[in-house]
Amino acid sequence: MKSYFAPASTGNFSVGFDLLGAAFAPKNGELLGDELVIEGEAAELSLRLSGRYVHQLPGDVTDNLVIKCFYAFEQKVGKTLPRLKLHLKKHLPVGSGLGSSACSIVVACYAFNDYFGKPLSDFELLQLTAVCEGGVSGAVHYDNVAPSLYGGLLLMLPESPLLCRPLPWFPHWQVVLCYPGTVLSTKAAREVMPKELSLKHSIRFANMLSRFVSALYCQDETEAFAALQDLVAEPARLPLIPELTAIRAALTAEGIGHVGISGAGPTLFAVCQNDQQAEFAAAYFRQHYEKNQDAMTHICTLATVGARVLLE
Ligand SMILES: Nc1ncnc2c1ncn2[C@@H]1O[C@H](COP(=O)(O)OP(=O)(O)OP(=O)(O)O)[C@@H](O)[C@H]1O
Ligand SMILES: N[C@@H](CCO)C(=O)O
Repeated sequence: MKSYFAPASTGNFSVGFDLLGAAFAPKNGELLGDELVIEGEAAELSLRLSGRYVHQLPGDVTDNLVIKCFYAFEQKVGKTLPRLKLHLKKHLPVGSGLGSSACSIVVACYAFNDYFGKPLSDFELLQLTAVCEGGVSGAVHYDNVAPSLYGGLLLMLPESPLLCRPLPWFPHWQVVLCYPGTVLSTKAAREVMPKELSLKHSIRFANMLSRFVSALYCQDETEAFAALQDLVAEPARLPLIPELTAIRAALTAEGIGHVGISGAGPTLFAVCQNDQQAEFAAAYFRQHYEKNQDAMTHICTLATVGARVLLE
């Protein structure tokens, strides 16, 4: 028996639609991500499901991404593989903006590659996870699969053979993530996006992203916060998450530098500079944004390690 884990991730990080993504881990040491156990080999491929968010998964296990990934992995490797007895512990809510589908895809592809002796390179593994993720959201985007696979804050380079590169981070930053407990499908949240941007808007978008990246390299925190503006997705998605305006006003009034939409939402994230801000943001989110028993709020730091073996 061998167990694998992949962390939650925030796509876009506000300023980089489809181009920035970060993996996060709760400060208290809890595991925020999906776990896949390979229990052994069997005549038939099987998948057992458990975990806090198991009720949000498709009823038919053949529709589960883990099963789809097994066949996609087998096709990519190009030979028939032994069938496995699998157990997915679904700890991330589906349609949450925490990269839930990406997390299951990454933990599954990483686990199969490890179990079968690493027939795929890291690069091929990332390509495979992006294709599987594209099948869910309707478009190939790397900003959840790449951080979940590698950890860290990453800049996607989809037109470069590198595909992505790690970026510097502010080591004292804490990110508070709040999932309200309601589901918003990535596909639906992509359908409201504008089909085109004007030249003026494209230049402002490129400017904010390059300003943020340059601020990270220079470790200029004032510039980094000034550049953390979502000029692309937020205007289109705000009607789907109208609470953002009031929450941002309340948290920024306390000196918190940024509040944005995690991935396609509805999870919101707040970037905090110290414990006091992080605790204030978490308490505020719990009181004003959590909507039901599925909701959760975590104070996180950057997860510097992505997919990994949990138990040999
Ligand atoms: N193991 C799985 N984990 C998550 N979603 C799954 C899984 N298996 C199948 N699905 C299906 O994949 C779809 C995932 O939807 P979606 O991409 O909107 O979620 P998400 O990944 O949480 O969103 P986001 O990328 O914004 O965080 C749903 O239709 C869900 O039923
Ligand atoms: N970049 C993707 C992330 C989805 O979590 C989007 O915003 O649609």
